[in-house]
Amino acid sequence: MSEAPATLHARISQAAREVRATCPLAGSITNAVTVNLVANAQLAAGGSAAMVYLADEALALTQVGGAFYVNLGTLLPCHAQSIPAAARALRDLARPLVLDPVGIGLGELRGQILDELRDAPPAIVRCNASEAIALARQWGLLEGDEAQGPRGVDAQDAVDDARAAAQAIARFIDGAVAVSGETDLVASADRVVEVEGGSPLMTKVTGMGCSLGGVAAVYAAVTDPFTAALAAAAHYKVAGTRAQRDCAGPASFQLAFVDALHAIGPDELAAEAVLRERGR
Ligand SMILES: Nc1ncnc2c1ncn2[C@@H]1O[C@H](COP(=O)(O)OP(=O)(O)O)[C@@H](O)[C@H]1O
Ligand SMILES: Cc1ncsc1CCOP(=O)(O)O
Ligand SMILES: [Mg+2]
Repeated sequence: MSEAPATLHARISQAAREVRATCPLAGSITNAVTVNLVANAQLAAGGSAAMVYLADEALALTQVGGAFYVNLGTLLPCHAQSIPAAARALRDLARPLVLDPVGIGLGELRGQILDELRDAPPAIVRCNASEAIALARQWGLLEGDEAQGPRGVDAQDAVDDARAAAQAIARFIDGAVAVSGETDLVASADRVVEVEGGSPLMTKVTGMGCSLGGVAAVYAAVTDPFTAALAAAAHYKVAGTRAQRDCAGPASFQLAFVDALHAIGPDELAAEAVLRERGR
């Protein structure tokens, strides 16, 4: 990992160049609904993908990958072991974990696993606004009623309303939080940046958020958590803006989107990324 350049755009293009040059592996435990899109997006962005369910396979992947992605979307009994085991192994290896707490609040197992991840925390949390607020409450970082959490997997809150939650989580994990929506917000302990672009059609394709987490893990293998979260968010926004021009609806949007992720080079990504610094 080379030293990060000063400007945000330069950091993004350097991260994209490193991904393209090294094809980093980011292993995943992710949900059954969107696993194929996660892997395809990771490959299109320039990385390498491998998905597992079982604890011993997850542990093996944490050893060989540059980063690891955990998404809580469709939990199975084996995840009660495999996810905390992977998180602890990554903590001990000082290798980045990216977490998508999708479906937080549904049932008991998600809550149990998230309690365990409090002690082996991710470097990046990638989520929508409602998930950020619910996670901050669950980890005791924000006042509020835990029972008033998300309904299902889609956001009911505005990204702006999740800003305090995102910053609280970023400080707690000493990493980055990427909250997605019409405008994305990427927070570190001391910085908040908004990322503009994308398409409303991104809400009509399942797995856009999940696959963004997988791509953030690819970037996290080559750069610091904040730059990785920002590069992935910008890559998605630029690809979404482009894909909208070439599609007839959600199905052809998904195809055009993966093509765009692949086609966008590091310089184009930096040139087309629309970023707004909102505080340090
Ligand atoms: N209304 C929108 N306009 C533009 N981009 C959007 C919009 N809603 C979501 N996106 C983009 O879609 C991707 C997934 O975000 P989101 O739908 O919020 O995640 P999730 O599927 O986890 O709820 C992100 O890249 C985000 O920026
Ligand atoms: C529909 C659904 N149900 C459980 S996980 C999942 C996928 C959610 O994907 P995303 O959060 O990326 O839209
Ligand atoms: Mg989601």
